Amino acid sequence: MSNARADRGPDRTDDLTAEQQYVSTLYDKLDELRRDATKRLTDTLRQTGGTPQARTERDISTTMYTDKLTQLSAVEHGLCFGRLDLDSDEVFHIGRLGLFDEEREYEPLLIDWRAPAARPFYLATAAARDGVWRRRHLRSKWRTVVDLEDEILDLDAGEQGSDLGLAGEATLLAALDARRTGQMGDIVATIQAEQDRIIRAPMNGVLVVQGGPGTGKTAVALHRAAYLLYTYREQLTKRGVLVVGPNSTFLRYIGQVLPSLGETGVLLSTAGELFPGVSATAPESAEAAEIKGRGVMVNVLNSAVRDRQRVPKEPIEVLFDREPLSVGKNLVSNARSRARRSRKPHNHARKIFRKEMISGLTNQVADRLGRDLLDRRDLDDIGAELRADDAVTEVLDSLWPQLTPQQLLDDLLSTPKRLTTAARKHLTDQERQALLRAPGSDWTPADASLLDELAELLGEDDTKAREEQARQEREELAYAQGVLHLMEQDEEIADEERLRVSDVLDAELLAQRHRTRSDLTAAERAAEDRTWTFGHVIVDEAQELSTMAWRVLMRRCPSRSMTLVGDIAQTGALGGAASWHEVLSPYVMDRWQLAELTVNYRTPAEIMSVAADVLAAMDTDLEPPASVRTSGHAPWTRQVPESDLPAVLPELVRAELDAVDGTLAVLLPPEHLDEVGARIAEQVPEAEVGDQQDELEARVVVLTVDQVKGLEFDSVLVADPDRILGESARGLNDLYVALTRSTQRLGVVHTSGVPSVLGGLA
Ligand SMILES: Nc1ncnc2c1ncn2[C@@H]1O[C@H](COP(=O)(O)OP(=O)(O)OP(=O)(O)O)[C@@H](O)[C@H]1O
Repeated sequence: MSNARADRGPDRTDDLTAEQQYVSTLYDKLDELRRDATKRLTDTLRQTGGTPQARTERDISTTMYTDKLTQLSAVEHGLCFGRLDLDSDEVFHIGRLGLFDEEREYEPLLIDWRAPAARPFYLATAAARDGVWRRRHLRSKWRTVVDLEDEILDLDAGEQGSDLGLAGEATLLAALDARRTGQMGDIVATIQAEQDRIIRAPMNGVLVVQGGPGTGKTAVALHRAAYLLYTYREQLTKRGVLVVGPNSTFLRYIGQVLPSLGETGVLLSTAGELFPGVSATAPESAEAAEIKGRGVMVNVLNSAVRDRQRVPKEPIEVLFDREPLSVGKNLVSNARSRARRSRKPHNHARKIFRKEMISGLTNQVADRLGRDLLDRRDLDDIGAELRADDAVTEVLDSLWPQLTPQQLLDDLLSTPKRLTTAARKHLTDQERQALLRAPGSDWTPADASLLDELAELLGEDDTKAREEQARQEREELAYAQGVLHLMEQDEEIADEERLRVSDVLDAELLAQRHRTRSDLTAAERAAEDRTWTFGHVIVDEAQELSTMAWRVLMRRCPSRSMTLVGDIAQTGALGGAASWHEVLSPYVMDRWQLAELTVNYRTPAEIMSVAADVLAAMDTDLEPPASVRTSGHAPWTRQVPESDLPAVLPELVRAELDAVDGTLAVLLPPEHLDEVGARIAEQVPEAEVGDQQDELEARVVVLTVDQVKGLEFDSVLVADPDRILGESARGLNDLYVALTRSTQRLGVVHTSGVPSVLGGLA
């Protein structure tokens, strides 16, 4: 904090010099903190041996100092980006983390952007100054301050900014005009007021953020995660924050934002990745995915589970002690009813079924041997023998098997008879046909929600895992005790050297036993645990999720502390949302808040006016977001016969690359992806096709609309819009998404005239 009024002078160079001096002292402070954290970490790592408790404490310290160092390196760029001058003559510098002067009673040197004191930097206006008379935006390159922008919040000074009420407009536009890199960046320096209100909204309850393309929904969602982790640190570090995105390309695109804000304890995942141990990425038809996402699948799965709890039509004979036992309809039916009445999941209720069956069969054996001759102990022995008998076990397992979600779903989707039995009442013949596939097929994203639902219906049987863990622990303990015992018998036990060796051995083993994986963050533990519940869940492109996927997410967040961001007009999935009310009412009735974002920071006005026609064709009541800027490039069109697309598109891509300084996306209907994509990749060395690990680093990327959700590029080439429109019932939504991905330029390559919905282009 420093004195302000003296800085009010108009000399820009002096101002820059003064700011540079201040910012340099901040970097000195940052370096000092880094040196300190490095030293502490090295000291900790140097220590060895000690008691199990000391080791655990060391693990915790190591994690703490490593996190600290990660956080301190994350804030290197743009450490300080703003300054507030208050009427009280105080000055606050705002930056990516809080820094304090220990020698002056911890006076703040830099205020963390998330702290309450930084709020006016984002919210103060001339009409509501909140004690601020000047807001200054600093632009830096590495550690050098290169520019500054002042806003005098004084009604007499005239209204600042545009009609959209933007803060720090020049700084904002400079950020928006910068060419894209394939990785989303953070926006801490230029968060706008409508975004800030969402980022800092209270954590509890469900907040829906609805906004058109480019309104910063993703950016806001990620900054909200960082804000919540800062404000509710203790609560959220324990339970973690989950951010769900539509596909892995999108997750790679946003992957750097939170680390750049110094936050690493967040699990980023697609809905399909939430079932641990299963990679659910195989493609499937939109129709099959839609059917699997329907709420009625709960009934289908329920029936499929019940179908595995069988009653034999004819008695089954099983030899026990060389005499036949009869496993008849009544016996099984009674046992099944009892087990079902327990309302426990299938694998847990199986124990009840087995108990009832063993008791029934024990009675049969007892009757055969003469019940009067047997006492309680004899009956228990017969029961134990029946339980251990292979033939009996085989019959019982066939009537009520132990099942995993994977087994059951694979069987269900690859056995027409099973699917018909389970789904006859809920799906048509044609729909069932669309679900059938070969046994052992790879899992698709829509399968993941079904597996999760089945895990609930079946219940996990962890008896074996628990027995195994207990056995390991016993072995480790026995080994340690054995080693110590041998040493005690040894004459050399008195030797101090040997004693220390035994100490270390014992400590090692005990430490292993006591290790509760303190080295893992909540996010890492959550990723491995299907039943983990999160402190807060953020869903991006939330309009795309199916009813079944929502059920999974709601199970992961029983507290319903959630932020859901999306745009109903961009819904592409056939089973996606048509309204937020429809999605949320089964879980929270109408107890959710709606916040709207209205300004488009991505798409220039020239392109947005074309996209607005498509939006109007969807629903005349939908308002397009207002673009912050123009690019000066009118969208262009070109007619190319469909059969010539493979030959001509590579040429058009090359021409467009000459015209744009930055990245280019070619958006194709899925049918063209293989052939046209391959030709582009052949002829344009900078191009990558489809959902690759490294496509975002490429200057040109060829994608379908489904794959481009949430992404942005400097130039976009949309090919065969007629096909995109005709492809699904959501064709207009898909075209709207495609058109709004560009930050600068747009080209539309059509095959038989510009579609009427793109009238503005003709
Ligand atoms: N306040 C801001 N300052 C600087 N850049 C911003 C700001 N808000 C948004 N942006 C930028 O605008 C672009 C669009 O933001 P984002 O991707 O979050 O929008 P979106 O609403 O999720 O879009 P869509 O629904 O189309 O995927 C991004 O490049 C983002 O960094």
